[in-house]
Amino acid sequence: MIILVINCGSSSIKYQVFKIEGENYSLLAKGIAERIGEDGSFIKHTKTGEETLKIEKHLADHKETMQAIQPLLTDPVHGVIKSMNDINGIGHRVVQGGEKFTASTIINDEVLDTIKEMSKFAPLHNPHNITGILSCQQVLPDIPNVAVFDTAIHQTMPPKAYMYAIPLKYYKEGGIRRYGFHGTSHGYVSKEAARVLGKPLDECKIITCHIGNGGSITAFDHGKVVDTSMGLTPLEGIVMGTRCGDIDPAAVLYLQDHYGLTAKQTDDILNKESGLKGLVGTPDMRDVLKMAKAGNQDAVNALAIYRYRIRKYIGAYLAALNGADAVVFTAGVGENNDTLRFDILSNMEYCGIKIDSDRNIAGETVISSDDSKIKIMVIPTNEELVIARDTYRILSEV
Ligand SMILES: Nc1ncnc2c1ncn2[C@@H]1O[C@H](COP(=O)(O)OP(=O)(O)O)[C@@H](O)[C@H]1O
Ligand SMILES: CC(=O)OP(=O)(O)O
Ligand SMILES: [Mg+2]
Repeated sequence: MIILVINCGSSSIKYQVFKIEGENYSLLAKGIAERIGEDGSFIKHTKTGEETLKIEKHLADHKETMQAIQPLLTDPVHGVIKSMNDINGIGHRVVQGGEKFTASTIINDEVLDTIKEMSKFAPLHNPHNITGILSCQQVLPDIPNVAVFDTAIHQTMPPKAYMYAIPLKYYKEGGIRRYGFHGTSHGYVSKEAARVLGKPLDECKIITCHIGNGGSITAFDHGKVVDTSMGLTPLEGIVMGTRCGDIDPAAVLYLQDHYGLTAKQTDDILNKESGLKGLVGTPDMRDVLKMAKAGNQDAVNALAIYRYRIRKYIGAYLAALNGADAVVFTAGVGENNDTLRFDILSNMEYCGIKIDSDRNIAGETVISSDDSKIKIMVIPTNEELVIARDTYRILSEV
C-alpha cells in the first residue's frame, strides 16, 4: 500500500510517502511546506536517495498547499507515484482525541466533529490538524483518511495520575483531566527500547523523554502508560520552546488581575511567549546553546531551569515506578544535545543511573556505563512511521 502521512501545523505541512507491505516498509519521499499564508513560503521536497528540491511559491492556505504538493508527488523526475489514485490512504497526526479515542481510527463526519470539539483542549494544534484533514478531503476526495492521536496511548493512565484535585464536577461535566500528548513518539521509542533491552515491552518499566520544541516525559509500567507530564493541554510539564510548563495556577490568575489581561492574552503568553523564548528571547535550543556559550547569563540560567525540570520529572517517575529498566531520550533536543543529557543525568548514581560521557558524546544508542542499573538510551523518534503503519493496518482491516 502507498500511504501519505500528514502532520499539519499552523503555518506548515509536513508530509511523508511510505510504501508498506506487512512489516516491510520504505520511505519514498518526504517534504515540508513552510510559511503557509505568509511571505516567502516554500516547499522542500526530497525523493529518497536524491537531493532536496526547494520550490519557492506563494502558498495562500493549506488547501492551496495540498494542491501544490500533489504535482511533486506525481512529477516524472522528483515524484514517487504515477497518479494520486495510487495513494491508498492518508494518515493524519491529530493531537487531542480526548477520552473517546484510545486507538487510531478512520475519519468520518462523527470523528471529525469530536476532533473539532476537542480543539478546546489543544488550541494550538487541533484546528490545524482539522485544516489538514479537510484539505485532503477536498483535494483527494476518494482517498480514506485515518486519524492517529497523540492522546490515545495515554488513556491507560490510572485516575490517580490523570485526575486534578479540583471539584469533581469539572471532570465529570467538563472533561478537565490530564490527557497527555506525543503518544505516537513515546509509544514508538518505548517499543524500540524494549527491543534494545531484549525484553518484551509488557515486562518493562521505561521513562521516555520526548524533548523537541514541545516536550513531555512519560512513565511506562509493564509497557503501559501510567503517567505523563503534559496535562489537559500540551502546556503542562517541562519547560519548552515557547511554553512555560508547570506553573502555580495562582500566578496565572495574578497575571490576569494585575496586568488586566484577558484569558486569550494570558493563554498566548503562556503558550507562545514563554519557555526558552520567554527567558532568553528565542525558542530554538541551538540558539540558546550558542548564546550560553558566548556568556549570555539569561541563556545560562534558562538552560539550568530547562534541565532541572526534566531531572525532577525523571526523579518523580523513578519514584512512581519503583525504579526503571531504561530512561530514553528522543526528539530534536533529546537526540542531539549531549551536554543536556549529561547535565540532567549526572550525579544520579544513588538511584541506579550512571551516564557514560564517551558513549554520550559518541551518540551511541546506550549511553549508560556497563554498571548502570538503569540503561540510558538515545532513540530517534519516528512519529510518521507509526502513523503510516496504523493507517496501513486500519485500511487492511476494512
Ligand atoms: N543539534 C542540536 N542541538 C541542540 N538542539 C537541537 C539540535 N538539532 C535540533 N535541535 C532542537 O530541537 C528542537 C526541535 O525539535 P523537534 O523534535 O524537531 O520539534 P518539533 O517536532 O516540535 O518541531 C529545536 O529547539 C532545535 O533547536
Ligand atoms: C502536542 C505537542 O506539544 O506537539 P508539538 O511538540 O509538535 O508542538
Ligand atoms: Mg515533533
